Amino acid sequence: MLLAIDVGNTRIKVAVFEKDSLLDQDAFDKTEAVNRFSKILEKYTQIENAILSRVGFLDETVLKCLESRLTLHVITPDSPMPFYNRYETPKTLGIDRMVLASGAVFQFPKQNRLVIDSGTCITYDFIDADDNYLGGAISPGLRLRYESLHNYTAKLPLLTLENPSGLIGGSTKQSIHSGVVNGFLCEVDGLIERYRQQYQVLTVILTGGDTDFLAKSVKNTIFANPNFLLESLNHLYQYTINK
Ligand SMILES: Nc1ncnc2c1ncn2[C@@H]1O[C@H](COP(=O)(O)OP(=O)(O)OP(=O)(O)O)[C@@H](O)[C@H]1O
Ligand SMILES: CC(C)(CO)[C@@H](O)C(=O)NCCC(=O)O
Ligand SMILES: [K+]
Repeated sequence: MLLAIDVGNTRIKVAVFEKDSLLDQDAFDKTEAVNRFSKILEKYTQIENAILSRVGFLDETVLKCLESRLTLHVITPDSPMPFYNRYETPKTLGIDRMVLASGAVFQFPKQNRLVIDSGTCITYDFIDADDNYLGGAISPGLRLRYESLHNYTAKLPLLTLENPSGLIGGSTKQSIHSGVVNGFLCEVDGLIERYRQQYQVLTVILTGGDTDFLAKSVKNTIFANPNFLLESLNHLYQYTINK
């Protein structure tokens, strides 16, 4: 039994796996980490190993708590990956992006793949049919767009995600929703379209905290799976650590 841990920029997401089956999952704020990890480990006493991918900060006490109870495998830029890394600055590539790319290689072998992770940031990661990881794009996520409009202007209120009533925002609130949400959807649809122009046969995988919202609204056909990163960690563990 394996505990997969994704320390994101905002939240921590975890899943318990028995071979290929996801038995349980949880998502929580970093301040709750020690508490929530203890609960999971009490419930699943058979967990002996954990695999961890970290982009956000994680307190030493949390790491110590995990290490005292199980064998912790932390993914690093030097961990073996199932693709050729052609990024020009491999040392600065986000670990989460590497894990997503490896998941795409394991779950969708030998095809052009674009992984879109819509979380704090939206990341785009492209792996070609010969398993070359070429890079992609980084842009602000939905919540970040709402927050930056509020934080960097004098008059704009902080709103939470809501479907715009239409294209033409007829009030301050509707203008913000239209700009953030319609802009986000046009970005995702537009970028997928541009990748398809370069690579006619393309598999698009969608994941991250905003998966469900996005999957309902994008025009392009995609595989939507909010747990793709956690499942990719499970595959990485099976293929590279527990060989
Ligand atoms: N409980 C929640 N807390 C925060 N964001 C949430 C929550 N539920 C859904 N979301 C949405 O998820 C997005 C954040 O995604 P996610 O939780 O994957 O981010 P994250 O923890 O920072 O991970 P990453 O760093 O991998 O993007 C936000 O844009 C927000 O709209
Ligand atoms: C882009 C984020 C913040 C997304 O979580 C993360 O992947 C990261 O910190 N990346 C480093 C920069 C890069 O990937 O080139
Ligand atoms: K992300």
